[in-house]
Amino acid sequence: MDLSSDHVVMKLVEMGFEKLDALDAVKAVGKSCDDAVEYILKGHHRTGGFAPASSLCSTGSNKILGKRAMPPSFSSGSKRQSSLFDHFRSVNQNKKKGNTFGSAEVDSQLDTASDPSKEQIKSFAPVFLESSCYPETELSNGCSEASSTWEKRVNSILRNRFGISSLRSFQREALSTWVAHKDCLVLAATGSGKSLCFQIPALLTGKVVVVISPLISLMHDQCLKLSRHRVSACFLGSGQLDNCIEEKAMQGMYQIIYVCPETVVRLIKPLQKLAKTHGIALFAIDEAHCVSKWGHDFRPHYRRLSVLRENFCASNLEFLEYDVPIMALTATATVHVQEDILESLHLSKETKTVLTSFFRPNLQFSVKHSRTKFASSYAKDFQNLIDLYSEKKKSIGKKVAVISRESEEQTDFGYHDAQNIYETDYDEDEEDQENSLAKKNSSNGKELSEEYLEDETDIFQSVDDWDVACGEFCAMPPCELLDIPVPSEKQKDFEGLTIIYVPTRKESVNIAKYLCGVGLKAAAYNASLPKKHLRQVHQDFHENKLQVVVATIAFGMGIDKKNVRKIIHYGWPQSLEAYYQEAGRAGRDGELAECVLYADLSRAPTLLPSRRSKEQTEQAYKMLSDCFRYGMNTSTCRAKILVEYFGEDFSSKKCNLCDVCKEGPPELVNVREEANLLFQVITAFHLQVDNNSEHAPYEDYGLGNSKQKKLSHKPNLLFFISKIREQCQKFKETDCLWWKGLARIMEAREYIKEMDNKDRRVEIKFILPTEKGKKQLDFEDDKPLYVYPEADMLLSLKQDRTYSGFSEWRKGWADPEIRRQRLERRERKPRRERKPRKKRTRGPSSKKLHPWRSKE
Ligand SMILES: Nc1ncnc2c1ncn2[C@@H]1O[C@H](COP(=O)(O)OP(=O)(O)OP(=O)(O)O)[C@@H](O)[C@H]1O
Ligand SMILES: [Mg+2]
Repeated sequence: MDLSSDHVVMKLVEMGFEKLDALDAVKAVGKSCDDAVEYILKGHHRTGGFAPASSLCSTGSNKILGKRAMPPSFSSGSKRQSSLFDHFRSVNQNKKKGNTFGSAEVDSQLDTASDPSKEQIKSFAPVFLESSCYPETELSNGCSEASSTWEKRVNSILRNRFGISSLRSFQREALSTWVAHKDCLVLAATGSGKSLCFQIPALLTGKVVVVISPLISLMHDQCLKLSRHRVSACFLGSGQLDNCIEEKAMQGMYQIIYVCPETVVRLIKPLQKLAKTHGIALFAIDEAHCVSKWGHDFRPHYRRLSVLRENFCASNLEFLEYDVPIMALTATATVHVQEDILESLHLSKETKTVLTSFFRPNLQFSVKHSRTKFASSYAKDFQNLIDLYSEKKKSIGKKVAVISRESEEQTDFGYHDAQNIYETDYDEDEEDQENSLAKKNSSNGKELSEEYLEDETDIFQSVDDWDVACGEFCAMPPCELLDIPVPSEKQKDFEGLTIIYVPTRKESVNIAKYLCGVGLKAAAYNASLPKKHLRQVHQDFHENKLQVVVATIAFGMGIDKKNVRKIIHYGWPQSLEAYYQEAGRAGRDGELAECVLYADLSRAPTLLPSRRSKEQTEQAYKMLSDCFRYGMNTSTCRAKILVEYFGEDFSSKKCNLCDVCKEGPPELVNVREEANLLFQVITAFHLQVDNNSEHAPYEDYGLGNSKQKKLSHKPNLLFFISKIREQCQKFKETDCLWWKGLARIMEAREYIKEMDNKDRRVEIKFILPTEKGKKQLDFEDDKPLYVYPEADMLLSLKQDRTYSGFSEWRKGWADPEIRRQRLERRERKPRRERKPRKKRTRGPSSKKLHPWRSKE
């Protein structure tokens, strides 16, 4: 295979496909990546000749710009078993079927975008409803009569255009701030209707609203919706733009301009001209959490948006009577992030913060334990989903049973025995766990570089997430609207949609493949898949042609689809912000929806690789750690944890829907004895280190060689656990997970703390006793210390295992007979393959391998 074929194979592997499949595909179709993807997705087993996509369609995706969206035709969903290929069709195929989506189809009336005559430009002119244009002076004169008048106008627009009866109170507040020409930060729950806050000003004033938005897919969805509400709009991404659309936008031909942050910075001068000639009613910065380095979805270009405040104020532009107001909106900003947004955007001092509850009362949160990294878990974890959607339960049941048998053999609940303690936890610190993903994901046995790893996950969403760079949507006249078949989202035989979020691209493909294999209509979505495929998945998702989308974070922000009934997170999210943002896609019709997090509760999550500064890394660990604690929680309402995370006082106390509210907390357990013991072992060790000569502690603990000395000088939790097991018969059998959970609780109560003040850990590792701990635990006391055991502690109770003390276990290897027996046992019992240990290197060469750390 030559170099370029290799390159295609590499690309396919990056997309998440198996190497064997990739090799196969390249052999079959040659070096075209698109054809190879199609070949794999289509499935090798299919009969009939394979027709490469490149032979079917032109790939000139930018040609399809500037077209008006037509209503998608709703399909009730065919009964045949779907395959991934079903969601990977060429644009030409769509055209043949008359299936138009977004700007993909040419509306004959408007297919003149490349050469607009004046008449044509006229036809694009904003269709302001006579009654909805409202003189700004009247809007802002501040008297209550006028404010009630503008509200009446708004209500009439809402009814006539959007079919909505009235404003929500936070929308009213945001709009009255805009009417008063003030900047505003809107913090409101996902699905609460933030978009209306910036759409209404365009309809009220006849001026243009400029919306800064982070993704093409999001801009496209909103433009398409607006056109159905008879509002003209366009979107400008950052790729190769159609100059004609940009020019028309700068001439005020659209009521709303969606633009990505990269592009708006370039358009400052034309926008100033637009403000003079036509008027700009508002700059809206949607998904404003992207501004903050402390948020979950930082986008460096968002930080440059401070130019808006600087360039559109009355002191700079003499034709302006007031500053053009800026409205920043988000559903997922902690207090820290809120402050950062205000500061970074240089918003005026009078900026009003409109804050509503982040609580989503119809979302039902739960957490379940699963070894999500293993394909063998799919059958068990997705059985409910399969039952929900499947009509051929019996035949699917057979397939699933086969997978279940395999999974039984492979099941490994990940409890640590003494060997694991020594081999895993002593030698590998958490920074190295970051890299363990490389080892796990190494499909060809070779260790992969971290550069590759960054490609394995979608850390940041790219603005150009689709194969179109810009597009325009004319306001649909009412007569055309009547012809739109409205997708019935409450169809009896339709159970709503599910989105499964996974951490890596590979998992998105694998799970989608698995679900297709058992008869579901599922599709994968990750940033490395062909953009044409991604657009098709969006379309099918919006037209209810799919049941499940299996996605990385590349699919999510802002998606407004009423009937998403289930959000499954399969693997730890990286933060609660990301989790809540993604969960917020569910239940946007106000009906009950489920948000389940499947995660390996026996292991702390690791940070996915990405380039971060030192500060960002610490923040990322903090966020991950909060997320881990959310998963471990067994006693506090989950909705309460989530909204309080964003700084809200959760007045309802309980949601009455989440697993904790429904099942109740576990029984309180008195852990006085264990807590005292652990604390005393820790204190005793530190006393010895403080008081004695250098060598004493090691000798006392019977540790000889220099490596162990080094380790024991800074002993981690597992070392103390092994000491307890050695010295205290009663707790010999107590599982490591139990102690880990207890240590976490003790840390939360400030009885112990991390020794080196490192925030870079998800769990406490090197422990120091605190003064508070000394007061509470450093003496024999019968006073009970009741705690709710957390998820890992409960998990440990289900496990029936025996433990020998750490030292005993070590000593065992020295005895030839014990050694022989152990080796024999190992050979009999097939274990998961262990990769040969690589000697850890530090210094310049290891730096080279860790590009995301090099900035630290
Ligand atoms: N006043 C209202 N009354 C009833 N429905 C409304 C109202 N305002 C907005 N909606 C509906 O709420 C839905 C969600 O709106 P939108 O997409 O603006 O949410 P959002 O707050 O931007 O959410 P996200 O943070 O997830 O982007 C829309 O379908 C919209 O029609
Ligand atoms: Mg939104």
